[in-house]
Amino acid sequence: MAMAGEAAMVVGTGMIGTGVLLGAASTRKVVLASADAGLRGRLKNSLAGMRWEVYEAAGGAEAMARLDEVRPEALLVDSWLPDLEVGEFAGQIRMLYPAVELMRMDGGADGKARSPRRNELLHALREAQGPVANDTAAWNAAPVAVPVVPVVTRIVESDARRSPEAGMMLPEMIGESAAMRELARLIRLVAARSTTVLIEGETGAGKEVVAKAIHRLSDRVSKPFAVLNCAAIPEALLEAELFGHTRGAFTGAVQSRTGRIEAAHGGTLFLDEIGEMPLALQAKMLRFLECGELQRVGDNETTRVDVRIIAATHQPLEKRSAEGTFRLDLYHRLAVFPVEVPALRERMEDLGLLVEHILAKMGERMPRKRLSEAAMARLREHCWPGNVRELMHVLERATILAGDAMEIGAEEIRYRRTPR
Ligand SMILES: Nc1ncnc2c1ncn2[C@@H]1O[C@H](COP(=O)(O)OP(=O)(O)OP(=O)(O)O)[C@@H](O)[C@H]1O
Repeated sequence: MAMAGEAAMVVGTGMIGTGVLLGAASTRKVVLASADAGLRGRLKNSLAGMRWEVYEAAGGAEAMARLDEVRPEALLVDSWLPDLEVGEFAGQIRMLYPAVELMRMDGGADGKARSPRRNELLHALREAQGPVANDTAAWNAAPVAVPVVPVVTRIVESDARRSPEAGMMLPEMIGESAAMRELARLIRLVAARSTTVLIEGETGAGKEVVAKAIHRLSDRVSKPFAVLNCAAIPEALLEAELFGHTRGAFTGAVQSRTGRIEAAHGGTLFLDEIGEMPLALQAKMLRFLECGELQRVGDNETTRVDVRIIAATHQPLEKRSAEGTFRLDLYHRLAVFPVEVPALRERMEDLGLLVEHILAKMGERMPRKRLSEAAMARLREHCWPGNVRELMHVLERATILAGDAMEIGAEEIRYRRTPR
């Protein structure tokens, strides 16, 4: 394994693309993460000439999988990735693979900026480049990956250090309150593993949003994200729905069927309202969680399935266990990594951002309206028992009630429950 700085030295003493064979006697492995296949191809050629064994990845999740597989000395990341924010991604890599040399490369062959940092990078690179920096023709003609690696590395490392601790928000999870930042930090920490997660929180607070974020940040992102609401399926059918069944397993089972667990193979299964799962089925679920094997209803064979389980509940499961309605062993197995989604009334400082986000989303379907100060004040007075979902409904109703007016007034903000 390369020492920190060693890979930087090997690549950094020359320019990638010159074809110069540098110091390393034996082949080293590098993962190239970029959505740009052309860029990957060009870099691959250059690096191969420098005795690097190159593994390509079209995005962040794929790069994670490659890292696990090949254990490379270095990871070269584009300044933009289609599935993950590069700063977050760098943070994950730093945490999970501290020995891997992390480098960020610059824009594409078309010279278009890919991130706001491009100019900053170019400036730093020109500074560090020495003679080439003063030769505009050489600079312009140089291959895309001219970057001198130590400079690039330093920039990525400062991103990485900032990322997990600072609790940067996730794109679909609106909110910048301390509680939401902490939640985002926990999500980033657990996403890369296959750990079972138990999400607790009131109805409409965003438990499914959190489950999706975990899936999206994991290396399972290209595999299914399946959802099963345990409260929405009649008890008698839930077992077959989860585990599948064979033909003739019960009256009406005219053909065999794959269950939701199997259908999510390789991906994530989100079990909403897990507290509603019948006790008998809880035992079967626990067996699956412990050995990763399942038995379809009516089948004697077992099947091995690789699924990450994320469960959610709005009920305190520990209390339910004490009452005997939820198995304590299953509770402990699910709650390996518990996260709590804060209720909206506990993070009212996020209200403005959420309103903006919801109005902007609604603006994609109908003319976008704005909220008067009085309407906003009325929203602030409410206690939001239905959380973000209730806010969405209130704003949708208000938009309709406002008719042709572009501004929503306080009188259009109406609740179905009594405000506090
Ligand atoms: N932080 C958030 N940012 C943006 N949208 C959110 C956020 N939290 C929740 N929402 C939106 O609010 C709605 C309800 O969220 P979600 O379904 O995740 O809640 P839940 O806690 O799973 O609800 P339930 O307990 O009823 O299943 C969804 O439309 C979701 O997109």
